[in-house]
Amino acid sequence: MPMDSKDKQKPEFHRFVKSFSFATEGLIHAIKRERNLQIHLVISVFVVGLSFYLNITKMEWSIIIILIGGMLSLELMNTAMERVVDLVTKEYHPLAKAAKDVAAAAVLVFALISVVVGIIIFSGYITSL
Ligand SMILES: Nc1ncnc2c1ncn2[C@@H]1O[C@H](COP(=O)(O)OP(=O)(O)OP(=O)(O)O)[C@@H](O)[C@H]1O
Repeated sequence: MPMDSKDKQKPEFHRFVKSFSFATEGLIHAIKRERNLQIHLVISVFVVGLSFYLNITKMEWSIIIILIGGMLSLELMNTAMERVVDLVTKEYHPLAKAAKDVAAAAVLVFALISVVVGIIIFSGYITSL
């Protein structure tokens, strides 16, 4: 039976939906097991609530959303790095330590920058309350 253009697109779309569901599985796995990610999610909810309360501008919302998304994405990459290192070795290894510590440092750098930007955005609103 000849395939029309809709049929050809089907496997592509199926693969797209599947990869989306694998990504969702990864997200659920990390949220269930990673305490730091849970803490970041709670802080994110608080920041979004504060942003609504203070009625921040569209530009400020954009920055806050990029920071929250970046922070959560980095946490997920850090979790992935931890899993790969644990898969490679259960023994103490200086390279395993370096890999985990550098990944954690990436999260720390972004978290510190997010705090500084958060202070810049919110301090003006809070002092004028
Ligand atoms: N195989 C290893 N060899 C050497 N050092 C390791 C190894 N596994 C972990 N470490 C060290 O211990 C620290 C904590 O490791 P762990 O796997 O508990 O990660 P974590 O950052 O505590 O993760 P979580 O966010 O899940 O609590 C790492 O940052 C690293 O310095």
